[in-house]
Amino acid sequence: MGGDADGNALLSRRRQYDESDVRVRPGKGSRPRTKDRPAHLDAVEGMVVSVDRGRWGVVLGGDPHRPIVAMRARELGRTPIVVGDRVGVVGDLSGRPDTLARIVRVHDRETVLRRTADDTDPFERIVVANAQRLLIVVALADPPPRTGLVERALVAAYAGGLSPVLCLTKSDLADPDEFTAQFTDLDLPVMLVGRDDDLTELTELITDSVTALIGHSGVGKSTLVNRLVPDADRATGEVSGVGKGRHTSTQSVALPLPGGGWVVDTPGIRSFGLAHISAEDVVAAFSDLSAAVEDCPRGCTHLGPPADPECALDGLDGKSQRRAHAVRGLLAALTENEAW
Ligand SMILES: Nc1nc2c(ncn2[C@@H]2O[C@H](COP(=O)(O)OP(=O)(O)OP(=O)(O)O)[C@@H](O)[C@H]2O)c(=O)[nH]1
Ligand SMILES: [Zn+2]
Repeated sequence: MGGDADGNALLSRRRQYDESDVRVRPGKGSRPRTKDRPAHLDAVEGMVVSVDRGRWGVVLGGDPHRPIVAMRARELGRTPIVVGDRVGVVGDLSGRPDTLARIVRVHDRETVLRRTADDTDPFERIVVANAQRLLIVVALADPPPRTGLVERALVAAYAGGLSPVLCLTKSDLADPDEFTAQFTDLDLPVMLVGRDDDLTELTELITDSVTALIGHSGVGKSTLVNRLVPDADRATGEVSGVGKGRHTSTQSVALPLPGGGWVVDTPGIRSFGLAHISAEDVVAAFSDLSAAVEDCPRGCTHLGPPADPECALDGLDGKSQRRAHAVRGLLAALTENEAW
């Protein structure tokens, strides 16, 4: 269904589901009322793999071999639709050149990697939806690793429900131990993923899931993506054009892994403001800590004395105590802003 480019069929489908069927309140900025939205029972499920100026690249059924280009149905208003979103699409689903389907539904997100331009920017942006993991790509040298950036990425990952993995490139240039020691108490998986390192372990970890990659320019992220997704450059061109014939290198793009699953490259992220994140969001990522903070007084920010003299995190011991200390270190990053 939907693959029928026949004009009449298309027209009748349009008639049936066109946004003009939706009763809207008159006046500027009017939005359809939820109860008046068409049900779109025939919508086909897909995943957003690219976004470019009002056009979304979607793969039907999550199958990289069934790409289409879609617009956002008017009834969705300005609902953000981002890479990784699971959507319902109707209309021309043939995927033929110059065809355009419509996204009529955006499903609830399981995870969100969010950022703001800086810590005071009230507008949060979702970098990628529904990614299970975040690979934080850091070079061990050239450029030297910066703890602050990793901390900020960790905060964003924990708060958004993604499992972070620290991926270290340029392992031929420096020893990782000193840098990684800072993160021991977080139980953060660390992998050496330099040019000459074996990627089997990483590949096994990420196959069949959706994994976002983030990293500062020059760390070797492209080198890594190209090893994970042979032909990544071509794939990027194919999915990021989304029908407009132009590649914008500043947008996130999902690339299919050969063994199944997706990596989402996130180029052009220059800042990683965390304005929208609370201590509670980060603590929630650790089961031992989130259980403990149930005993905190109301309004506790979990930073410990002097701000929070009765924080329950101070009553922990052993491994949880060390973890609480490490998480508080991350929370301190919330109060600073550093360009990514
Ligand atoms: N010594 C060493 N150099 C590497 C390694 N991986 C990548 N490089 C080099 O580091 C430079 C940057 O690599 P890219 O893969 O282009 O880095 P990137 O992070 O994608 O950077 P942008 O393209 O600027 O976003 C290149 O000159 C690579 O050859 C590595 O494991 N060891
Ligand atoms: Zn507390």
